[in-house]
Amino acid sequence: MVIDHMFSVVIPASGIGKRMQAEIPKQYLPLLDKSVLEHTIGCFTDLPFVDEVVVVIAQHDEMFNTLKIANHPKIHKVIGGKERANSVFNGIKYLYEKGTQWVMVHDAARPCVEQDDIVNLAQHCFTNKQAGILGSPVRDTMKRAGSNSNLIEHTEERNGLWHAFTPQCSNVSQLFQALNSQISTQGDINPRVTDEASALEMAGFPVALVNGSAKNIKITQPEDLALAEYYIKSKKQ
Ligand SMILES: Nc1ccn([C@@H]2O[C@H](COP(=O)(O)OP(=O)(O)OP(=O)(O)O)[C@@H](O)[C@H]2O)c(=O)n1
Ligand SMILES: C[C@](O)(CO)[C@H](O)COP(=O)(O)O
Repeated sequence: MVIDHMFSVVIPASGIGKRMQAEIPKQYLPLLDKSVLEHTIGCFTDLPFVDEVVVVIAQHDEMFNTLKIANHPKIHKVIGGKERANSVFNGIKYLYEKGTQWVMVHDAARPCVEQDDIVNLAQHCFTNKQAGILGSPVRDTMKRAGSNSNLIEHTEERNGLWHAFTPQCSNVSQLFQALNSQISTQGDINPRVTDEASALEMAGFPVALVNGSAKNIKITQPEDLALAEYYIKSKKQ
């Protein structure tokens, strides 16, 4: 099915990458021929149904403007916030105020996303006029640890348990409303809002799970970079 509606994209890229233990924020680490962030942005800029890519960068980020892709005509910069959800909200607020209808939010730290999966997600959300996220059913047995202990409290029911990836796709005004209701007047976000879907769920909006490649890893710890290199090399050209 042709996607005859335009989507904007918000790329939260304001983090410091503590868990990566690197000298620079992980979105700027080299990944083969360019930075992690350039790979990620490049997954979206050449899609015909993407009209704008809002890159949410940290207040004092001096690296983004050194990237060639910074001058891409589809790119618009917004300043991020304290937590990921604050950064996403700042991007969504910009789109809400300009009347954008549909958005996909995708972590800067997920450069291995397959374009086929992005298209599949957009088609699902456009066809069903419904929010949706890329994800993958868990493969391992999942255990719940006891509080302040590494002893197993119980084994989680695995059926129906999914890893949530990004992009996470939604109607802009629904996501604006959902995130806004989770931010205090002081600007603090509900810590349970670790992705866009959790805010949408709390607001009562339905969100679909759309099966995507498990290669769509989030670069979080040092060992993830080598895996990302392998996946980027194995991407469909
Ligand atoms: N205040 C923040 C925190 C995170 N992010 C972005 O959200 C994505 C996913 O977050 P995460 O993997 O947690 O990145 P960091 O917060 O940078 O990692 P860490 O928790 O290890 O510091 C990343 O692309 C990150 O740049 C953001 O835009 N604004
Ligand atoms: C949005 C996300 O990537 C979905 O799995 C994840 O919640 C981000 O978590 P982080 O702790 O901010 O990396």
